[in-house]
Amino acid sequence: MTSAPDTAPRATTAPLLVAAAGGTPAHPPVWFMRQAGRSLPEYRDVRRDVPMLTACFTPDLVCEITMQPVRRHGVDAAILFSDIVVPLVAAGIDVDIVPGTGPVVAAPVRTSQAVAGLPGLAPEQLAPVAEAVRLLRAELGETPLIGFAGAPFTLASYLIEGGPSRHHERTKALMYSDPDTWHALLGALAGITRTFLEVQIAAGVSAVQLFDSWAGALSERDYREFVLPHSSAVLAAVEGVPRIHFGVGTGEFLPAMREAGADVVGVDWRVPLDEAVRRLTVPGRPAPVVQGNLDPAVLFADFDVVEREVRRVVAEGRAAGGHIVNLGHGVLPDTDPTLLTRVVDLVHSLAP
Ligand SMILES: Cc1c2[nH]c(c1CCC(=O)O)Cc1[nH]c(c(CCC(=O)O)c1C)Cc1[nH]c(c(CCC(=O)O)c1C)Cc1[nH]c(c(C)c1CCC(=O)O)C2
Repeated sequence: MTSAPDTAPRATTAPLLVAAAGGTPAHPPVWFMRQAGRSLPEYRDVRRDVPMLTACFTPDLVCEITMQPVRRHGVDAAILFSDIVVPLVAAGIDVDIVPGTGPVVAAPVRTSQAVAGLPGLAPEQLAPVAEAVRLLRAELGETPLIGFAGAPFTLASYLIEGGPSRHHERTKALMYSDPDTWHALLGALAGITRTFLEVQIAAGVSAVQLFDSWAGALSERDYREFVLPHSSAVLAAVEGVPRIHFGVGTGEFLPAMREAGADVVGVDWRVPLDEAVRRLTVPGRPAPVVQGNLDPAVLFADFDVVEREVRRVVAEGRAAGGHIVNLGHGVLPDTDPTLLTRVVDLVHSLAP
């Protein structure tokens, strides 16, 4: 038997949740995108004989891998170990994650017929994900658990291109030449994404992050016309937990990402946080809450550089209504994990 969903009030003194709500936490909260992964030897150990997607559908393994960076670094949040393609796989779409490459789609989706043939996703198909979240709630105590999903645009790019893409040219070609098929595809992906997030929320995650990693390939005008309505539909369906919305290279349209329904806007390293706050400020609305934005490559420099950059990011974040310290994108696989622990300790020693 599975236990009832955790509907008790979340630990509102957790620094991450206080900052997400625009309050002042005891210390600046910090976690890292891709904190569970190849930078950790204990991760490489448990993944040695287990393919990525098998791991994502094995609740005990998901729980163990999600806990590894919490134990090691003392970060202020866990992020569910999973992948943006997990709901596609659960729905029955043939996608694999190829080591060193990323998601690869067996039959790319490029026509209205292919879009019409996409399966839907029922919550029961995500039972192992829900079970992993319940295991984690029991392990984590007061530490928040961040659930996540890929946003419709980023998922569409993988489905249309068939794999990772530098220029997203087939994606944009479909978007420009066949807007009806485009909107049908993004609508279908928004439905799948909603279900993925709803299952995680019902099982007890404390916050969610919508990753629109590749939206920065678009202009603001195209983002607003072709993407924002679908990401809004996803974020509007999220109830009861804070919503973080993140993209890479989206500095030109941060306000649009906030308008999509974000409580916290993720910022990459290209825009200083005080400038991001300036762009996001709307008269008459609460000051924006931001997440970010240490350049992941800075962790390859000498520690005095790392320390200077961490202090700068925390100082620039003070312009915001709240600040969750993070990298500007995921931890790079060759990062020395002992540096991540030192960054956590340094952030915790600073005033919020
Ligand atoms: C674009 C994207 C993907 N997946 C994800 C995104 C959005 C975030 C981002 O922009 O980085 C999201 C994701 N993927 C993974 C997480 C786990 C949680 C975390 O620690 O952040 C999260 C949040 C695990 C993973 N997802 C993947 C790994 C590596 C798999 C391995 O260990 O072999 C991990 C830990 C695989 C994956 N999956 C994807 C890529 C590009 C890759 C890397 C391919 C490679 O370099 O081998 C697609």
